[in-house]
Amino acid sequence: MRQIELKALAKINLGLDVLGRRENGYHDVRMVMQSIYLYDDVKIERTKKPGIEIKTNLYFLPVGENNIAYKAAALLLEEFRIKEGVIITLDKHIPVAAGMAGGSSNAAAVLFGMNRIFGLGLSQKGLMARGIKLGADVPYCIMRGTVLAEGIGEELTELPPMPKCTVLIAKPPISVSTKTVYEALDARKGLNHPDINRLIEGLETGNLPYIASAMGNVLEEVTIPLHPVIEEIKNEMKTAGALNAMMSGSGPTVFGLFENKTQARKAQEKIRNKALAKQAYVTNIHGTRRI
Ligand SMILES: C[C@](O)(CO)[C@H](O)COP(=O)(O)OP(=O)(O)OC[C@H]1O[C@@H](n2ccc(N)nc2=O)[C@H](O)[C@@H]1O
Ligand SMILES: Nc1ncnc2c1ncn2[C@@H]1O[C@H](COP(=O)(O)OP(=O)(O)OP(=O)(O)O)[C@@H](O)[C@H]1O
Repeated sequence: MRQIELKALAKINLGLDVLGRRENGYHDVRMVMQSIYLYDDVKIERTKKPGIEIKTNLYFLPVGENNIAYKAAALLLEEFRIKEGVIITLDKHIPVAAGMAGGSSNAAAVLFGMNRIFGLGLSQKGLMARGIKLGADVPYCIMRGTVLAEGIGEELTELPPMPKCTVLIAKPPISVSTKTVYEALDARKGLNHPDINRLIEGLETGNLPYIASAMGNVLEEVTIPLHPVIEEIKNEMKTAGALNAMMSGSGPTVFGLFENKTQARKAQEKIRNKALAKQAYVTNIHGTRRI
């Protein structure tokens, strides 16, 4: 096989709780992750010429070793002493630095794809063990679907699938550093922790309104006071009929869950018209785990 084309899916966090901080600065988390049908197209071509070439439609992304897709390719080329090279084309649609694991899912696709085209024989577990070296969200991006993530995000347990619904994504035009958000959380007292067990109960019974009511993200307590537009977007979505709306990951992207697609489209239009977020997309829960 000389080349492979993959869809690198974005994620949302239906629930995100932080339990504590480790010596190395990373945090123990308890999160419910969900893939959505918003993706980057990732093409990997095997070349006789050694080296890694990254091509992307976004001029502002690094194309050298600072691109996480480059790091993923370098890791496998080195470990398996591969003498050939790769050209990786990233056609990006997932908002960048958004809390949607855009980079992590590109890295996951590169690990998965190179394992195939070079016949490395790695299992999913083997790919995930390499993924965690690149970032906390990468193992999940290899697994996909509805998943409980613990540890620093790499201890993964499959959950019953999220019931189908419409998802509205809106990313306000601000950048948030994941590291800064986690660090700022350490200084906070009296945090309002979400009830992740309740969320899991909702998934077990397949009750969408119950799931929506149990959503919660402790990182909102840091990011929203810094960027009140996040709260404004949440309110627009709820007013328009969302079952619930919440920030994903460390932000600033907000997602809303809707039973009614027309309501989601109306909210999208309003959010765009009010210039709260230009990047606003109506999409769905992604039902399969296939990468
Ligand atoms: C916010 C989430 O996206 C939720 O899914 C993840 O927890 C973050 O995952 P990620 O961006 O893949 O994280 P990494 O690239 O590994 O780490 C970025 C930074 O976030 C902080 N970080 C990340 C994960 C974690 N469990 N604890 C942390 O404190 C660390 O300061 C780290 O330097
Ligand atoms: N392939 C890539 N796609 C997107 N960003 C990348 C990529 N490689 C490196 N980056 C850099 O990584 C930073 C974070 O981007 P990314 O979109 O992965 O963040 P994120 O959505 O917050 O991810 P997460 O939810 O995993 O924290 C950006 O500033 C970007 O310059």
